[in-house]
Amino acid sequence: MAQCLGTLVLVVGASGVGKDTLINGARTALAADPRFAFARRLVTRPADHTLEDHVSIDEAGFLALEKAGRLALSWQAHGLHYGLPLSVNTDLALGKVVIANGSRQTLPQAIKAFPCCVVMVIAAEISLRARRLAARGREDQDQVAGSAGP
Ligand SMILES: Nc1ncnc2c1ncn2[C@@H]1O[C@H](COP(=O)(O)OP(=O)(O)O)[C@@H](O)[C@H]1O
Ligand SMILES: O=P(O)(O)OC[C@H]1O[C@H](OP(=O)(O)OP(=O)(O)O)[C@H](O)[C@@H]1O
Repeated sequence: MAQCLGTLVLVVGASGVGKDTLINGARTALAADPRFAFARRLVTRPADHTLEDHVSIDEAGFLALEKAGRLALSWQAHGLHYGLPLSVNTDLALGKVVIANGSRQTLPQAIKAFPCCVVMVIAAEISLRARRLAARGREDQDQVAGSAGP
């Protein structure tokens, strides 16, 4: 369990609701405020800095870091691995508010690991999300259709 004086804000919601857009806006607005830190996730997906400034890593590398205890939190979704870096623990120990894009499916593990966690749920109407996902163009049509649920 992480020792935290700060607060971990996990931004969650269905694909296309605008999590990354909101996080990116907050990062820009709070860039000069040292009380806030934005977690840079490790994801086994090619980098696309226009959407999310994550660390792109291959599966073998990710699994090695996970096995070595070098991730603050990790989970799987969409056939990908996601992780939060250990710097999250440091920032929380320093009393910062740390903002990260999280997973609804793995909230129980996140809350167990970070009792200082608060969850921000973002929602948007299904047809709006479908239009946004199509415009984003990262997923193919089948993946967009698979994201049509809640
Ligand atoms: N409030 C908004 N109005 C219009 N388009 C938006 C809005 N929020 C996000 N988008 C667009 O919708 C797409 C999905 O947003 P994104 O932030 O990547 O969602 P998520 O991270 O929740 O999957 C992106 O192309 C983004 O530019
Ligand atoms: O358990 P769920 O709430 O369904 O979330 C599953 C995953 O989907 C999102 O990833 P990602 O940012 O890659 O996808 P998105 O931008 O399409 O939401 C989110 O950050 C989780 O990693």
